[in-house]
Amino acid sequence: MAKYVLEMQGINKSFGVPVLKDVDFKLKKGEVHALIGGNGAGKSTLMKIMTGVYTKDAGRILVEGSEKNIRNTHDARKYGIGMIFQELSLVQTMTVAENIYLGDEVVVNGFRDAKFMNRQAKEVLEELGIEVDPQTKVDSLSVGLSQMVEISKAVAKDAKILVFDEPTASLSEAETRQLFKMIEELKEKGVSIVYISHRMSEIMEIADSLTVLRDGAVVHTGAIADIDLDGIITHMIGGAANKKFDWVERKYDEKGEDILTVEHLRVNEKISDISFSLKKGEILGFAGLMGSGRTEILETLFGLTKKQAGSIKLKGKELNLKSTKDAVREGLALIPEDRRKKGLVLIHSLKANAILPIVGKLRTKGIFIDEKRANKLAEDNVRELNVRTDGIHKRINLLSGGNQQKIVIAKWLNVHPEVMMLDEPTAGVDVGAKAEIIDLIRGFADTGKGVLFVSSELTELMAVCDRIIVLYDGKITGELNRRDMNTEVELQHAIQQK
Ligand SMILES: Nc1ncnc2c1ncn2[C@@H]1O[C@H](COP(=O)(O)OP(=O)(O)OP(=O)(O)O)[C@@H](O)[C@H]1O
Repeated sequence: MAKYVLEMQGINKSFGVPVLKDVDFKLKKGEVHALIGGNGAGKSTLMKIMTGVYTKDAGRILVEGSEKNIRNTHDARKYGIGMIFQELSLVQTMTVAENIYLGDEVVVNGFRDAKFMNRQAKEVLEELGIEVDPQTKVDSLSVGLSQMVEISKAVAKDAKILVFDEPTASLSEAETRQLFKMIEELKEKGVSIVYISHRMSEIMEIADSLTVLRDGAVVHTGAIADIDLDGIITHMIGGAANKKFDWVERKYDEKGEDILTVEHLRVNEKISDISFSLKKGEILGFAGLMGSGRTEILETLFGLTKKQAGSIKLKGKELNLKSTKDAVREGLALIPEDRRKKGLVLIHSLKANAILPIVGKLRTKGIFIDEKRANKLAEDNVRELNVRTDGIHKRINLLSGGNQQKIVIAKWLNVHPEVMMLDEPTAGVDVGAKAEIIDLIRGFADTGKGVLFVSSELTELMAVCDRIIVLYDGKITGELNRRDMNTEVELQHAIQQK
């Protein structure tokens, strides 16, 4: 038997500029192999070559010791290689079983054998410890369960190698635990897993080995047991300064004026009475589990959802937002959780996205905009946020995930809002860039503006916020001053209501 279930040798890929340079990658049977690196390092590209989405310019791919030609995703599937995408590919209106067997339905006498498929699907789901009725429609499942169905689908198709790209980005803590249990079960079945994530704690917990990419080249590969967190980060960012995000006490007038006052806000039945205020220059965090109401509150403050009752005042002025346009005009900005759906126009260039909310201000005559100013602005954004791109005219969906997120943030910084709301702003962003984003947020608040910050990463909340409000099931259940907190554990307890 071959030593490796899959081997990639000397892989090269260029999109005009070289993105992968002589990359070697070796995967053993039944291991979880973490693939890590900064934004734009080439992780997704390497995996897209492995799964047949892209073709390589040069190099060899061996599956169980023999060279294979993977020209498309069909070829990859034939060799048992599958990818679980961040944007799941399930058909929402179909049942779990129908999704699992989509494309290779069991047909008897010209009819789809639903009974048989349900039975088979049940077996696969049970084997992986997933509690869901195969006849449930997918649109009624949580993100976590949908992802598990997606994985079952791959397993039912006999995947021997599965690639997970940031699988926990939109999962709750409990769902993440479930996913990890499932990964253990997959390992026992002999499935090999490539695991891409920026969450180092997860990697230390779940991976057996790792490969670190930097600027398209492998800079380290080996067992997890032989390296610690600092070692990984050093490989990732090379000689660059290792920016940590320690909390620094910020100066703002805690007894000063409110920039935003929210009283008895009612969003829906569950989130029915929210009151809080934000001071000028303050960074206020919202902590809570998925479903605690964090995102809904921000969306209501941004006019995406109409409030049912209560009052929202910005600098003393009562706001009655009818749309997000109203919100932007009044001085509010929201960096949404799901950047691909809500934050960017994917077919447009980096520059067009960066200037989008201020196009009006850049107009010179009629429909013409001041191209010089627009270019300068986009170029400044690229420099200040350290965006990895070969130019401001590149189409935004060709940028790596983390770099897309930086542009979403830049776009709203360009508006100079009074209050900036950020919902999981650093999901998918590498450690170096996280520190840069946190610095930018601090700098923004330092100018006397306000920030509302939602994150599931407690380390991050602890690093950036002056004060943290805890939400549970649509209600404010606590308020913590960062100054009085010593460890993340205190926040964790408050969130879990223990
Ligand atoms: N289809 C494409 N056309 C042009 N350039 C591309 C294309 N796909 C990827 N790139 C470029 O290749 C580089 C590597 O991107 P890739 O998505 O592999 O990075 P990554 O390591 O997955 O980053 P992240 O962690 O931010 O998702 C980036 O500079 C990106 O802009």
